[in-house]
Amino acid sequence: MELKSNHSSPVLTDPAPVNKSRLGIPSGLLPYSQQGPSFSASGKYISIPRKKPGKLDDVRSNGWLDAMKSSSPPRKKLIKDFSLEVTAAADDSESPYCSWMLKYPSALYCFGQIVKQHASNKKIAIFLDYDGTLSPIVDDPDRALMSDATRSAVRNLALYFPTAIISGRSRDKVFELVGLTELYYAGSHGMDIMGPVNSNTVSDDHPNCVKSTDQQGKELKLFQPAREFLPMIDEVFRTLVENTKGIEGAKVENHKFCASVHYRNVDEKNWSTVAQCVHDILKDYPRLRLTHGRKVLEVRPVIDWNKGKAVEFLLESLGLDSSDDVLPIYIGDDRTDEDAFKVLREKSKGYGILVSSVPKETKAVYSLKDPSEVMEFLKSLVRWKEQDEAEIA
Ligand SMILES: O=P(O)(O)OC[C@H]1O[C@H](O[C@H]2O[C@H](CO)[C@@H](O)[C@H](O)[C@H]2O)[C@H](O)[C@@H](O)[C@@H]1O
Repeated sequence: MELKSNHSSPVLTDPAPVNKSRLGIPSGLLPYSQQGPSFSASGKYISIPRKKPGKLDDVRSNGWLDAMKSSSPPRKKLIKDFSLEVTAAADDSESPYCSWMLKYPSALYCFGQIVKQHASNKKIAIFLDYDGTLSPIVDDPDRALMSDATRSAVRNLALYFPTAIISGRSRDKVFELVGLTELYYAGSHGMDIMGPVNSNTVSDDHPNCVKSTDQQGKELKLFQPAREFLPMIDEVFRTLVENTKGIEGAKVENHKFCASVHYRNVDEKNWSTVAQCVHDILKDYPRLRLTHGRKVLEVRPVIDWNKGKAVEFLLESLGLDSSDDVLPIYIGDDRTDEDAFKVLREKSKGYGILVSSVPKETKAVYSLKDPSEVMEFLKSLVRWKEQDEAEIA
């Protein structure tokens, strides 16, 4: 079943027989076969009545609570639980983090190797997550600001390499936080992309891909694969705000194509109540699903689209998808960034760099400890490029 949209009346149709897209956009946007009650036979969006809250047993038995507890755990706890296999034998005196670094070496330490062995004569494209990558994780999502030094490093970076931010936040919000017009932005975990207009890309024919302009009047391409979910997410957001208002510390954000329920500031004894609120909503909206972030539950459309697909989309839009002389580098800290790491790993193209100060299972190749190391890495790339150009001149 393929999802088609003419922007005003979402229509669910049968599968397209052939998938001609290199990006896999037509079939890639397939929702799961279930057709939720939120769409009428004509495909029009309709409201559905709220049900009574379920039992807390729901969220205990389905593992949500465990996932919530292990999301962004305190350093001590994560080290205690750490049970990853490491490729090299680790001395007993080494910390689990050091052992982990043998498998996921520091991108700063390996910088020479990255640029000399892998980047020479290649076009580098940079993809950056925002929270936990460019800005440190803080209690209040509205105060997650990037430093001026990091902003300046990203601005310099974009002078030499095409650079995009791919965030779970809404595109407008992340643009407001980063404030650089030199970049491309993808919000809502890649479901809202403002990318370059390039000659004849397959995505140009997609009904949810339209020409647009940025604040400076520059022509860009706007791709919103989950466009028909807008009213549904809006309704869910409002219901979540209403249903969580009695839970001290809970915060709900509307990211346009997904809604986030934060529990970082909720007493742990109330986490199950937060989880149950989200669980109850999802029962009413089978075309939405849950993903876990760092102390946040995220409700998003059941479409096959994620940060990995957004990287592929942007590479194609930049005209960098088909040649071997391209080195995409993706830097991120969260579970949702794993989709992008996976794409790069599976295509054997470029590198994922995980930002983490604790051992984590990941599909990335390298690691960086925190946003300050990310900034150092970005500055190193700029210095290397400047030297390279000076040598050529
Ligand atoms: O994809 P990202 O750009 O990394 O966005 C992921 C989520 O980031 C924000 O939440 C996280 O950072 C907050 C500020 O440091 C922190 O308080 C929260 O606990 C983290 O989960 C954002 O508020 C979420 O909506 C994003 O999905």
